[in-house]
Amino acid sequence: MDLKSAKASPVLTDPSPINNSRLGLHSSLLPYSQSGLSFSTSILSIRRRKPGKLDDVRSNGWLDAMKSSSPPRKKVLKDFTNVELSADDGEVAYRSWMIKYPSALCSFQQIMDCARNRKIVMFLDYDGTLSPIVDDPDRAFMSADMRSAVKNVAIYFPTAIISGRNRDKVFELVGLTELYYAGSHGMDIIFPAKEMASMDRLNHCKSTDLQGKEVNLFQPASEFLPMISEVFRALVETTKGIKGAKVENHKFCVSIHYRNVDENVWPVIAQYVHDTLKDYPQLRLTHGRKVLEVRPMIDWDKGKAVEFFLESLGFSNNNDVLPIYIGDDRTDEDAFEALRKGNRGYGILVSGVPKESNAFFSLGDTSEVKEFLESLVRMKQNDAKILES
Ligand SMILES: O=P(O)(O)OC[C@H]1O[C@H](O[C@H]2O[C@H](CO)[C@@H](O)[C@H](O)[C@H]2O)[C@H](O)[C@@H](O)[C@@H]1O
Repeated sequence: MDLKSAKASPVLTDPSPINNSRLGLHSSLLPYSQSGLSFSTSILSIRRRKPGKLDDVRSNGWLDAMKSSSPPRKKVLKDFTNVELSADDGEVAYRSWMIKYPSALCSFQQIMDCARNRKIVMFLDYDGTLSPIVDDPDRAFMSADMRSAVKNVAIYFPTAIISGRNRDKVFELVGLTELYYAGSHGMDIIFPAKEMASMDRLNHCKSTDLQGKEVNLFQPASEFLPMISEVFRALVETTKGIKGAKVENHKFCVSIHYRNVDENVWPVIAQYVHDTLKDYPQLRLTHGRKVLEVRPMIDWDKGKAVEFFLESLGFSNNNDVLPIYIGDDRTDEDAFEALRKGNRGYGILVSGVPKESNAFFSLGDTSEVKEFLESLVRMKQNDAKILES
């Protein structure tokens, strides 16, 4: 595995940054133009203001991205071909899409053939992968069956959850101590100190987990903590008059949900976020499923988190490992891409509608994810029985 880019993460280098000294970042490590900009300490008071020109979010593509995020299954499939399709045409389009992204269930044997003599490492996203998408993010619970499937998978394979959510929140929702966890799209990683194969990281710090075990925390965006809290408060304030809007603080990123906001008001919510970001040039916006996500402009994402876990588990440059990542969202594409590069492993996209992806395989919904995980466990149990007999 090429961890050069991971090693050149914001926190690992730069003894003498110029413009980003408060962040400890060298400007070359920031993927977007940062020159002349510094941490916006002056924005201490939270301003409530009218949104700027709504044309901003129309012309920068945000609105289109918002409209195309999370399309319901088997509705008119406009985004896929740019032609309005009927539901039947939609089925045809879905089936032809599945030729490119075959079902991981139907391709199970093929995946297992590839895993022969290799150790599978499982990576799982949370929302839309382990729990179905629901209107209220606080009620996105996983089923008891899914929890048991994940728990069983973790008995046989190292398993990590990589979520956009706050790490504590995703741990609370999953509730399994057998797993590794990363929150804030991989910017908040907790790893048992005893198991850490590689300590070659400047920016991990020691801590203890809720069970009192010694852990290492890897938080490449730690310097952004005050800025993210400030932006969270600003966005709560500016969007508080918008019915259905919800802002979540995930520690190193902020989510602004518009799933329950009237579609006519989406330009307003987008413009508020756009206006706020103008004051914070070190932050960037990404799109999720009916959610706008504000995060630090650092070279770190779910793909980097996957590489971090593999290295920490002692599996870097190891051809005997087959990482599999299951996710449903645009932010999971970074992880799919990391695995696709150099044929490291397989990305599996959870989607009921055709979507372009860096994944190799697909699963239709969370129940198929459960089935896939159960199949992995069954396969291991059968192998064990054969060895015993
Ligand atoms: O990386 P993930 O674990 O998939 O987290 C991504 C976002 O998931 C949550 O929002 C999404 O799921 C909600 C519950 O089903 C749904 O209401 C929302 O519309 C989805 O975007 C979470 O609330 C976000 O903060 C995460 O970034």
